[in-house]
Amino acid sequence: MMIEARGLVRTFKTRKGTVEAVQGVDLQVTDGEIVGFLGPNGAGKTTTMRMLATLIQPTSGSATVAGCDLAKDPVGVRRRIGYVPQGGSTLPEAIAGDEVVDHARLYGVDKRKATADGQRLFEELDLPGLWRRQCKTLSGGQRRRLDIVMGLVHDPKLIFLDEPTTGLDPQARANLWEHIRGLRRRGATIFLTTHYLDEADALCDRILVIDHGKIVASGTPEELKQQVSGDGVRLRLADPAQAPTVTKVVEELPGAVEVETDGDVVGFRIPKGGAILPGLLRQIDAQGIELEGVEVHRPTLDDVFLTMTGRSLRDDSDAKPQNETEKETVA
Ligand SMILES: Nc1ncnc2c1ncn2[C@@H]1O[C@H](COP(=O)(O)OP(=O)(O)OP(=O)(O)O)[C@@H](O)[C@H]1O
Repeated sequence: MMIEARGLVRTFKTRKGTVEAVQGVDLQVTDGEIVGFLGPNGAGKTTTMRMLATLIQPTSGSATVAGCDLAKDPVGVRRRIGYVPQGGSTLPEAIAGDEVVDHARLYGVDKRKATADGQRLFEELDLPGLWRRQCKTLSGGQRRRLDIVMGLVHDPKLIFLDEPTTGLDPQARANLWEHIRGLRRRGATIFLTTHYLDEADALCDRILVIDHGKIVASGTPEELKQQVSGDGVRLRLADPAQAPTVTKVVEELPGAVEVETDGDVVGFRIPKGGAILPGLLRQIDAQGIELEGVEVHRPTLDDVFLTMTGRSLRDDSDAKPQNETEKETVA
């Protein structure tokens, strides 16, 4: 087991009172997994990660990280991990390549190897020609990728990435995902936080969802999506006046839930939405009702979050719009 945490709690005393940032988190991460830590702003992701990376001490609880006890051997933990914080850790005036080499040398990597590995990472993360550049002259996305090089250059077996793709354009995100998958292929374990459901879905073997300092769901992306009651179906009617008739037909379908009408659209959830459609469409047609369109959505992780917490992850002010959900369009 690469991470095993039991009952992690962290409170902060502020002038306004006590903030219970993390309220008893148990988590396990197996060797070679990519685990995504998902949750809205202020849920406790960074605080949990900083505890596991030895940067702050838990108020209570215990953990073993990369084979070392967090409380008894924090130096052992630190030596075995890479940690890429949200804001990065490079100095604005420093030269990018020097920062990378110095960082690796702190971990005992010799200068020649640090330079060779750092330059290889610069190529892989699409930073060619920037080795001698001052950090402050890099673009936001380039600086983010430099942060990630710093977290990887000493070849840690466990890598913590705090919102690694925030601020990257779609191509750089996709490139980084590929790189993260490559790290796993080489045996590394990755624990990352993200606001992005599509990222967690595409990249992670397992997802932990945290809200208000507590884990509210965990599982593979598929398992989590199965906890939502079925696929979403939307029927768009040619004539909104016929919505009550269609609603009645839908309500009689076994397993249909959350039946809602909005103007000319009747929406509902049902297991195996694609399979019930042909019969439903025949029934509607037999009543002489014309449809303009039909959509079936597979449940998304946002649906999961909504089901677990009653709130949408997308309510976050700085969350970016989600990519298209898997969608089939019939008719
Ligand atoms: N040093 C601190 N002092 C006081 N409160 C803090 C401190 N660090 C975090 N908090 C509070 O703890 C809670 C959890 O914060 P945390 O940064 O862990 O959330 P997060 O899930 O990482 O959020 P985000 O997605 O915005 O990064 C928040 O209410 C935050 O304001």
